[in-house]
Amino acid sequence: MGGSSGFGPVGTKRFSVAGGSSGFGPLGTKRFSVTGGSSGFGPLGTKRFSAANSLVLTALEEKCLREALFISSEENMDEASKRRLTGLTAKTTGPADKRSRSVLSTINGGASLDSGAHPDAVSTEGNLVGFTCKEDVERLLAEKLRIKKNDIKQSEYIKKLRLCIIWLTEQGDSHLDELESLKANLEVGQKRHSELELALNDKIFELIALSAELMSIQEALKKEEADKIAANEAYLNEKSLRQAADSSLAILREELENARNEAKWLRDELKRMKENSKRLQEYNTNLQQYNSNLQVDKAKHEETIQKLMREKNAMNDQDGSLRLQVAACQSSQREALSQRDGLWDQLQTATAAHITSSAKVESLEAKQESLTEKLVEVIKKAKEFQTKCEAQQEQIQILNQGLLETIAANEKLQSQLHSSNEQLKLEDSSRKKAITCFEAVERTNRELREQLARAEELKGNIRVFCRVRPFITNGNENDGSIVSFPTTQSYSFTFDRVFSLYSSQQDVFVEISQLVQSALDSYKVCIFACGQTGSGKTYTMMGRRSSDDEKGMIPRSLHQIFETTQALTSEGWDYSMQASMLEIYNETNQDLLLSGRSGMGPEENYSKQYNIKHDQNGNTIISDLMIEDVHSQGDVDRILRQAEQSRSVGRTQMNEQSSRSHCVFTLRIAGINKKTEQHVQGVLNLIDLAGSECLAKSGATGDRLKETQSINKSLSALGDVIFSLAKKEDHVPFRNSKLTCLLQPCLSSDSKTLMFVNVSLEASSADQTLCSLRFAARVNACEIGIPRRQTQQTKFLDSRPNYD
Ligand SMILES: Nc1ncnc2c1ncn2[C@@H]1O[C@H](COP(=O)(O)OP(=O)(O)OP(=O)(O)O)[C@@H](O)[C@H]1O
Repeated sequence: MGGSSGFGPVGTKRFSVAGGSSGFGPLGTKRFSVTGGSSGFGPLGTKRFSAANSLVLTALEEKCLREALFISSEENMDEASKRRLTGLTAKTTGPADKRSRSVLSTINGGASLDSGAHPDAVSTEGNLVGFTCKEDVERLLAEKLRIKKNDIKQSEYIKKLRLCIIWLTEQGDSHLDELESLKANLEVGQKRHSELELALNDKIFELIALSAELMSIQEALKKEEADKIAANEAYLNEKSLRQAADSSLAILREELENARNEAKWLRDELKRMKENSKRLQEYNTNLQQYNSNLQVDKAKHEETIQKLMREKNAMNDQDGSLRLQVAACQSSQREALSQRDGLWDQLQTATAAHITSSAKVESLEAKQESLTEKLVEVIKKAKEFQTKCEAQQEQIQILNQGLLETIAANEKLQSQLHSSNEQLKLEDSSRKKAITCFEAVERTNRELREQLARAEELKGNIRVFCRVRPFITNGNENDGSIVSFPTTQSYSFTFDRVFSLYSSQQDVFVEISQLVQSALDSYKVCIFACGQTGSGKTYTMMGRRSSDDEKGMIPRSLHQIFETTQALTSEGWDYSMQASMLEIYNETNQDLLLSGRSGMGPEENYSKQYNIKHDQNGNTIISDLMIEDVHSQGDVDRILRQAEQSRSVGRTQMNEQSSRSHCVFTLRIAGINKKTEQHVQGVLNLIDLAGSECLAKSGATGDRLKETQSINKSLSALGDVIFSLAKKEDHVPFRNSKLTCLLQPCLSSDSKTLMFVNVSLEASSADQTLCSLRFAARVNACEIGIPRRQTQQTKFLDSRPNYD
């Protein structure tokens, strides 16, 4: 098929083969698009080539047309064709494809090239070579020159020209396609351009922001530079000041040096002067010596003169020579005197000069001192300044360090704070949980306390405490919680409290102190001790007065009451107390306070009745019984001592000093609160009962037997009353004994009663101990009522009960 030269048939296939190395390759979008680049924005050279190529094609096309028309006009060109050619040649504007198509249409006798019929027709004519490049067309045009008129080759040439025109038309079409693709590329390019413009705008804004930032940085830089300059200036100022200080220091040093030199010179001068003066003084001394010698000589001479005068008389002829000698002596004396005067003047002058130089030296020394002081001051200041500078620098460093540390600490604190907050949250939640838990526990506690209080109330108003007297048997120590008996049987008893033989008086008192306190809260309180003789009743109630630790319940209770009443004074309470001490001996009442009085014997006591009565308020009134106002612990001690001395005691088999009577100590308490207008009235009965005894074992006879019987009777009467109260019987046999009669208000429902049952561990006392424990257990099981407070809110008139 067609190569790079000749005219082959016009076809797509052929063009594609012919394309490639030459500038007029096959016209396909593909080839151009590859060259132009996929983006439509190919290299500028390519675009230029496309445009130039298009222009070349247009010029060639025109030339071909001209050639074709020229040949046709020579042969058979009609007028109309000529006109069209003229119009075509005159026209330089308008699309080339349209122009070529109209010309081609004319050449082909009006048939349009677009119809597609001519390529086939041309190809069937044969021997035609296709156009592949510009050179082919040029060659064709050059061929014309060699063709002569009416040559047979002319028609062939025209055909070639036609083919050329077709090729050129196709070229034009491809150029149009290229143009369109270029337009599309241009649009894409414009779009891209606008995008780029937007991006550019963004960049510009960024740039503006950056420039603003740059400006602020520059300003900061300027400020920093200004600061730096100011710091530099300050530094320079400081430097110049320092230099000035240094130079003034140097000047002062120089001045000091000069002053020192001057002072040295003056000192030397002074020394020299002093030496001179010394020499002059020596000289003066010598002169004086000489003078005195002269005086002596003078005296001698005068003596001699006189001698000579005397001799003159004797020797008249030697008179002239002697006169001469005298005159010579006198002249030498005068000379010596004048010499002495001159030396004296010299001495005066030297002394004056010495004084002047001394003053000068002193002033110079003072100046030197002041200069030295100034110098020292300047040096000191310079040092201070330097120290200050160093300190400031150190401080700056420390501050910087501190700042860094603070920042680090701050960060640490922040993290700690964070963790603390977390911890706090956790703790808060656990605290809430704990509070809830605690509230629940509190609730339970309160309920339990209420239950306990209810149970206590239900239990009644009598308590029983058991106390075991210490005793060591067969080397085996038993704390008393188990009472052993020489029997095979064992017994079990339950009491509100059991005190072992190791319990101290204080241990026991701790348990009853609340009860004692109740007397101040308007309760009637009764504490009594019962049990076998020698089991420790008196020890428990009275104790041993000789030892503070062994004081019993009565002194301890009274001590507490006095302390409390004094403490309550600040709350407006005013208490008055009265004490009485009654002894029931052989069913007879005795006033222990009366019998203890001086001049009062037991017969006085027996003459009195001491009838026991109770008023409507439950107050006990005992006729003739002494009631003493007590204001202090001292009053109470005195009363107790007195009662102790008056009490009826005797010796029993169990106890060397057995109390053979019941001793009732009563303290009546009346209190008023002036602030709240409240008044209270309480009674505290502290009773040491006589010891029970087994008649069979006691071996008592006579009065002692009567005593024992009386004691046992009254104790059994006490038991009867308690059991009767417990059974809530209509009749309670209070009147069966003096003791129960006395204790009636305390054993009734509105009082608080505590019974100590004292027991001993001795085997010989086993029966009695068992008896006491059984009695106490029965009492412990009794309910005799619920205590009530005796308070009133009415106006207080007289809080003291009427005991008359
Ligand atoms: N807990 C105790 N600690 C030390 N000594 C005690 C104790 N109890 C009693 N005693 C001593 O035992 C002896 C008898 O005690 P106390 O006189 O108190 O017995 P009592 O029960 O009062 O006898 P009575 O009924 O015969 O008067 C006394 O010497 C007492 O000091």
